[in-house]
Amino acid sequence: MFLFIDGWPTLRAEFDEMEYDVQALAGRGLTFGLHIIATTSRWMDFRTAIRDTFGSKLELRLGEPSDSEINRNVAKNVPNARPGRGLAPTAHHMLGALPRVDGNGDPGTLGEGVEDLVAQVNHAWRGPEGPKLRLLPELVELDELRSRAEGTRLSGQLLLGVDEAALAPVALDQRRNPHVYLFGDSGSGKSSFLRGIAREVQRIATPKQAQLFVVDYRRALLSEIPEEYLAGYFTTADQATSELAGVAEYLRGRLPGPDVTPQQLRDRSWWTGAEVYVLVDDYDLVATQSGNPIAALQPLLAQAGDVGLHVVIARRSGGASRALYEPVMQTLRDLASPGIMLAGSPEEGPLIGNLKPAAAVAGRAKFVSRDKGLQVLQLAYAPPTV
Ligand SMILES: Nc1ncnc2c1ncn2[C@@H]1O[C@H](COP(=O)(O)OP(=O)(O)OP(=O)(O)O)[C@@H](O)[C@H]1O
Repeated sequence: MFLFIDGWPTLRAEFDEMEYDVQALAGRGLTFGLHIIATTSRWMDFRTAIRDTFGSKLELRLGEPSDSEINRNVAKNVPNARPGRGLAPTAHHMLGALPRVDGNGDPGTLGEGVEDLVAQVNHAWRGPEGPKLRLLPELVELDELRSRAEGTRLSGQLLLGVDEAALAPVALDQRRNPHVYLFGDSGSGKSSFLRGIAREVQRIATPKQAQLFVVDYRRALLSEIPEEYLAGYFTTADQATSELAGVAEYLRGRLPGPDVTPQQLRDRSWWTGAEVYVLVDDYDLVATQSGNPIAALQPLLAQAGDVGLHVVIARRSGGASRALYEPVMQTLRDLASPGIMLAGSPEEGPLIGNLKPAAAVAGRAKFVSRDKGLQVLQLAYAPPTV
C-alpha cells in the first residue's frame, strides 16, 4: 500500500494531530507493506524524527540550493525552470520520468496523461480493490444521527455528531461531562450547535426532568424551545444578571447538607426537581468588562453533578485567547470540561489545549474530551423551526 502526502506543510498546518500518526506509520509501516511518499519544498518542514524514518530522499531544484541535504555544490547546478531535474541520493543529476504512458511527451498536458495512466492501471489491475477513503460528510442531519444511535448505549446521552475515525455517532455523557464549551467564527455553526443540544435535551428528558435557561442577546434561538422546557430566555445583561443570580441561589439549596447520607449522595436523592441546562450563545457579548451574568454560577460548576447543573457556552473564536482566563472559562477548563472548536482563524493561537482553530466547513468540529482526547466530528444539524 502506498500513502502519498503531497505538501507535508499543509498536513502539519491543517491536520496537526496527524503528524504523529504518520510518523508512527513511517516507523513501522514497511513491515506491513506500507510505503509513504511525501513531498515538501524545504527539508526543514520535516521534523528530525520523521526525516530520519524516510529511507530514500530525492531533491528536485530547491528554492535555496544551499539547503540541499544531498550535496550543496551539486544542487547549485540543477537547472532552474526544468521540471523533473534534480539530484539522486548518490548526488548524481537525474531527470524524473514523465508519469504518463500514452506516448505523448508534452509536459503541458501532464494532467490528462496522469488521468489516462490511472485509468489504464485500474483497468489492468486484477487483484482486490484497496479500501476507499471514507470522508466525513458535510451534513449530518440530527434525525438521521438519532436513528443511527437508537438502541445503542449512546441513545440516553446528548448526541453531538459523527466522528471522522469511525464515522460513528458521538455523544456527550452529561453525567460524566456536565458542561461543554465551544468556539467558532461567525457562521461556523455555534447557534446551530446550541439548538441541537436543546433538541437533544428534549429527546432524552421530559419537562419535569430538564429545564432550559437561554442567554442569547442576539436572539438566534428565539422560539426554538417549547414553553414547557423553557425556564427563562434572557436577552439583556440586566435580565440575565438578576435571573441567573436567582438560579444560582436556587441551586445552592440543592447542595448536600451535613445530614445527607452516603447512600443519598450516591443516588442523589436528597433533592427532587429538574436538571438545569444553561445555554449561552455569543459569550463574548455576555462576559464583558462591565460584568458577567454567568459568573453567579461559577462557584457551582465544580459541584454540577450534585446540584444538576449543565452549562453550555458558545463563543466567537475572535479574541477568545484573551477570554480563556476569565473565571467561568478558566473553571470549565480546570474541570477538564469537553471543548469544541469550529472553524476559526489560526491567528487566535491555541484555544483548547494546544489546538488552534483552522478553516473548516460549517459544523466541522474538533472535539476534545478527557475520555477520548481529540476527535474530529461533523456536528449534527437540525434546521431552525422558524
Ligand atoms: N452542523 C452543521 N452542519 C452543516 N451545516 C451547518 C451546521 N451548523 C451550521 N451550519 C450552516 O451554517 C450556517 C450558520 O450557522 P449558525 O447560525 O449556527 O452559525 P453561528 O456560528 O452561530 O453564526 P453567527 O456567529 O454569525 O451567529 C447555518 O445556516 C447552516 O447553513
